[in-house]
Amino acid sequence: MSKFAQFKEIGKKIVCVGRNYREHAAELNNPVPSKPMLFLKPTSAYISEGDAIKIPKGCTDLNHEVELGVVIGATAKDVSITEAMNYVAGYALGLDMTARDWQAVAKSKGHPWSVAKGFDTSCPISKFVEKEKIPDPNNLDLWLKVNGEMRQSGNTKDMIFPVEHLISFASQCFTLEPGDLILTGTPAGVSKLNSGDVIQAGLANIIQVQFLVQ
Ligand SMILES: O=C([O-])CC(=O)C(=O)O
Ligand SMILES: [Mg+2]
Repeated sequence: MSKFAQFKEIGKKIVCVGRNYREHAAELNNPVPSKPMLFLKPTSAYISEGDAIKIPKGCTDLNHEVELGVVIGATAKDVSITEAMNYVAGYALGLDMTARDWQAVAKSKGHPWSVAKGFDTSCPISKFVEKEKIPDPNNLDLWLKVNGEMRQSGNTKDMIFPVEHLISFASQCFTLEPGDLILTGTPAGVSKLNSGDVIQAGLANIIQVQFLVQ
């Protein structure tokens, strides 16, 4: 199983899961999906600590979404739920930055979310976290503060579809390759960001990140 020292070696496709927490689906008045809802971000979306999150030109409602990222370690195609964890190299904290105003327009027109979710700097990511450091990814606190104030505080036990299920399902849609990242969805508490805001986020006390919004 390959290991990844940091995100530049992760650096592969970003498979995102939407509406995987009931309270977050409810806060945006969205229905709860009956199977995982997937979308993709381009690899140009990645940034790491030290890089700023840039509000894309014309966006008036940039939101944070803290998420557990699962880093794939071996090629996975049509894998079962029971074997899914064998394909995990480790984890990362990821922020699914979202231009909520653009996403609302796309939703109303039935258009794809690519631009609202995939702009440059829309995937800030932590350093790689070794698999052994998170023995149970389905029971992990995740939190996010803006300017020191707690905005998101959740636990992955509240995911509608647990990690094994997401890997199995995603592997039926796309061949998962070493270095791919699955962002597993955000808990409730998403909110608007302004230029100058400082985001701090963490996976329990295992890993923490800080990003400036520009
Ligand atoms: O934009 C959304 O709310 C869908 C999503 O990414 C999530 O639930 O994490
Ligand atoms: Mg998300």
